[in-house]
Amino acid sequence: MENELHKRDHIGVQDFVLLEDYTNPAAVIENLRKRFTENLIYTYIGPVLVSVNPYHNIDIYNQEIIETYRNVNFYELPPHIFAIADAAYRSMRGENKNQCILISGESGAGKTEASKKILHYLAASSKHTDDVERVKDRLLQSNPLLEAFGNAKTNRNDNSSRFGKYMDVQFDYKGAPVGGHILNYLLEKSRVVHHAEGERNFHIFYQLLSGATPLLISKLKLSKDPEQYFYLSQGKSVRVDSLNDQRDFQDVKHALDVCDFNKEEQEGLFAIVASVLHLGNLKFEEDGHGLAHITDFSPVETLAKLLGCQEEVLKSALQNRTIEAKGEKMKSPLNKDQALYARDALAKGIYDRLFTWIVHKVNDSLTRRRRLKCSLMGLLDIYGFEIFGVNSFEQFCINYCNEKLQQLFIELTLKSEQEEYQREGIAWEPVEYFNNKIICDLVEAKPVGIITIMDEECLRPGDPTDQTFLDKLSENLRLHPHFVSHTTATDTAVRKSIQRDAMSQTSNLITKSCFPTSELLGKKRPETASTQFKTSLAQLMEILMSKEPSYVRCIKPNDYKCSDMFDEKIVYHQVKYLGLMENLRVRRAGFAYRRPYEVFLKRYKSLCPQTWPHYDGPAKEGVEILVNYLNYSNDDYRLGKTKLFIRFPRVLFATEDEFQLRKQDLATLVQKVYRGFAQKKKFRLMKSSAIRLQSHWRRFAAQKLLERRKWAAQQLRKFVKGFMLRKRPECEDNKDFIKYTKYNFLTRLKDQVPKSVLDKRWPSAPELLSETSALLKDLCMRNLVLKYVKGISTARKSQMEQKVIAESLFRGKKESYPESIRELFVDSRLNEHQQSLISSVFDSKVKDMNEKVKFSTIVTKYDRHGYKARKRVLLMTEKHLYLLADKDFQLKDKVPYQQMTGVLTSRMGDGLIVVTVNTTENTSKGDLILHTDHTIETLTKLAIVGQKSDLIQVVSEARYV
Ligand SMILES: Nc1ncnc2c1ncn2[C@@H]1O[C@H](COP(=O)(O)OP(=O)(O)OP(=O)(O)O)[C@@H](O)[C@H]1O
Repeated sequence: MENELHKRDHIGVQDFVLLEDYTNPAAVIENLRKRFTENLIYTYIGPVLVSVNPYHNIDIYNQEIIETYRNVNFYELPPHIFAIADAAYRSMRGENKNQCILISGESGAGKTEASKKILHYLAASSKHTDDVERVKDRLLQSNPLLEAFGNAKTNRNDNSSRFGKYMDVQFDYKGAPVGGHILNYLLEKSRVVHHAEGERNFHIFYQLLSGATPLLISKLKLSKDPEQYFYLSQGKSVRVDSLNDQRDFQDVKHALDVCDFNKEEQEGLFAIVASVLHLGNLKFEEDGHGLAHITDFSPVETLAKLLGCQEEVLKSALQNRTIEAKGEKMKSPLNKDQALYARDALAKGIYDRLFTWIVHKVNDSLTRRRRLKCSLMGLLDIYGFEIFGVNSFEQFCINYCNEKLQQLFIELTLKSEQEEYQREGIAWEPVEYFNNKIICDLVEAKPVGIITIMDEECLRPGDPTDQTFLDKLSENLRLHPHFVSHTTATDTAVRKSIQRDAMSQTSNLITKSCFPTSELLGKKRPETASTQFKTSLAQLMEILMSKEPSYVRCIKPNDYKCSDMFDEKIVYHQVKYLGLMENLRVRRAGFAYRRPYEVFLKRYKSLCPQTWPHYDGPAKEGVEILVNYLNYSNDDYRLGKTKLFIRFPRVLFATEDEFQLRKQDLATLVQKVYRGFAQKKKFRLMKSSAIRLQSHWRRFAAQKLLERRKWAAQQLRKFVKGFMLRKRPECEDNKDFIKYTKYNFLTRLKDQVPKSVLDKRWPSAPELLSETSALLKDLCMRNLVLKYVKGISTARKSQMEQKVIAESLFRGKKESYPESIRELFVDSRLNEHQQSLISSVFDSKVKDMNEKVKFSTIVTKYDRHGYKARKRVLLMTEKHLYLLADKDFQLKDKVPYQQMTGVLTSRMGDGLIVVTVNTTENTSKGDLILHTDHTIETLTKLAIVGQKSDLIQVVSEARYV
């Protein structure tokens, strides 16, 4: 512990806040009173955040306030619980130190509320992802769940925690919560069977009766009225104005779902809660021999069903005690008092283990998926000091726990502070304070502490009683200056007997796992409750010592939960025993700030030209130069062996302010230098890239050119050589000349080779190469034609195909042919309006017949005598030629192509067409005499669509007529 203390340097700038406002205890109380009346519930006293319970809602916890406190230096804003949470969170992330926040105070002072606010702050400050939200939900939902089973209404607090809780929240390296773990301490299980007037049992009992569905109530064989149950009605205050049991039950159900309790587990859990209520209603009467008998067996029957155990076994266990002597089991009947004690012991045992089981389940749901290294933030919310008219074993443990925490606080603040001055060689007048170590020793010392004596008394053979225990205490501790009270011993044998006999064979899945057979049959004596508690407290102290602590001290302004009453006497008492005054005195007499020389120099060296940017000598020397340069007076500071001590906050604030200003100058300078550097670097990079690109490109282009030239020359050589050898072997004599001539021609050809089909260039070839030239020209033209054809679009291709057909039919035969060449052939000569009307009137009929209109135009139809002329719309499909009326598009004629026997037109430029039709099949009205302005087009379409090119003839007028 000592070593740990030396390593700590937890006192930072924040320690200064408001220290100078307090001169004596009266000033502290006055200040707290003044702030309380102004609704300012938080104050700093040294490093401690003091919170005075306002007992009414104040709007100081909303999202806006969370944002205000996020990432802001501690001393820059008014005191707040979020400031403590933020400082701890930032220290955890920035300095990579695990943290813990210790919240203490009397029952009802506001500890649980404070710990919830901290949890909300941590949840709201970290980033949002699905995984993180899942963890946050579970962390937050663990509160209503554990409060339902572990909190109760007491006379001091309507929602008093009746168990101790230490929660570790685990954060990943990005500062997001990724898991958690809860340690629970000693539940006040005596409350299950007894509570004082004005108080209640644990909330869950009332919530279940009030909020469960009628189906669940009848399944658990319960009645909705709490007054019906002995364990719930003793305090005569089953309803509490500030609580809404019905709504809270829904919250509990939601929390169970969020924390992964499945349906079966939830059913088992409520069955146990109900079974405790039924157990409490068991009554006993004594027979003539003083032996206990159950008066009404119906609750036993229900109990056996709910717990899943045999009714007979349960009955026997409730009325007898099993004793093991020399390996043999013997039953000894109980008297009425013993039977009632056994009943209550069973109820307490079941509930206590149920609570621990719930904590384990919550922990399972908070377990991280990935086991990466994480930082921890611990929150300790433990029951506060309490003294009742009659105090039980639980009050003893609760107060012992608080003494231990006070001891830790003293060790970490007062003692360590004074020891540090001595260690550093700073002249120092020690400040007196009450060290409660003597109280802790009275409870836990060996071999003569209260716990050791209690253990001996509980575990020794024979019949320990309250009196024998009290005698032992007085005998051993009589002379101790703080020994004033005593506790009662319990009848362990009866308690153990009923738990072993009744619970070893249950089938309820929760009791089955809470009372493992191995434990109940085990021969080894388990540790007593007090030793277990002592051990768990020692472990807790170790956990807290390994972390950087922050302190929140909660104060109750009055005993009546009243929002406008500040009872100075009560507050003074709390300020005193919480050690706040001593803390203040030590702080005021001592130095508000201390830092190792290296750390101080590193932070503030920029404020002095001699230490900036580096000081090469020892850090202490550098700091001396620095404080002289900053004009610190002799009273302002002391130089210790390894640290600088500054007495007054204002001195450091001034230095810090100067540093903040300097930081801005330095930031501008750094920015300037950096920008210049970055630009130069960018420019250099761009330049070298451009040069590299250029050279690459040049090399590439040159290589390609060379390769191309080489290839051309090679091809030429090959061609010429092959050709010459094949064609003109007789020219061997004049080889060089021939070679030159060929080379010359081919070189010219290379430069003049035609680029398109219309390009008529071709160099004249020498006699020697005339044949070659013709071959090459042909080859070249073919290539160009091929290229041209490939480049033709589908539409143009179809146009040309039609023109080719038209040419074959009419070129040189019909006068109007040359004119038709200039015009493009189209699919319809109708305007858009006509086309759309045709679509609506006629198209569907054509479609029904699986035909598609390929060509449409307007024609004039003459009767066979040539007198009557009518405008018609002519349509061509794959199978028929249709004639429609031009106004309403009614069908006038329909000629299948296969019935056409001839299609005639004259050589002249007229637009007459005669279609002869075989009418034997009676589908059409006979031959057609038509006139059109687009004769060539219409006939060409007929040739293509109707595949009737063989029928089309251009005839002389005589034939025509
Ligand atoms: N910051 C707050 N603002 C408003 N009311 C508060 C605040 N803190 C506490 N209270 C009120 O005081 C009551 C008691 O607070 P809380 O349960 O936190 O006390 P506690 O110190 O945890 O007590 P115990 O030790 O009995 O569990 C709360 O139910 C609430 O009504």
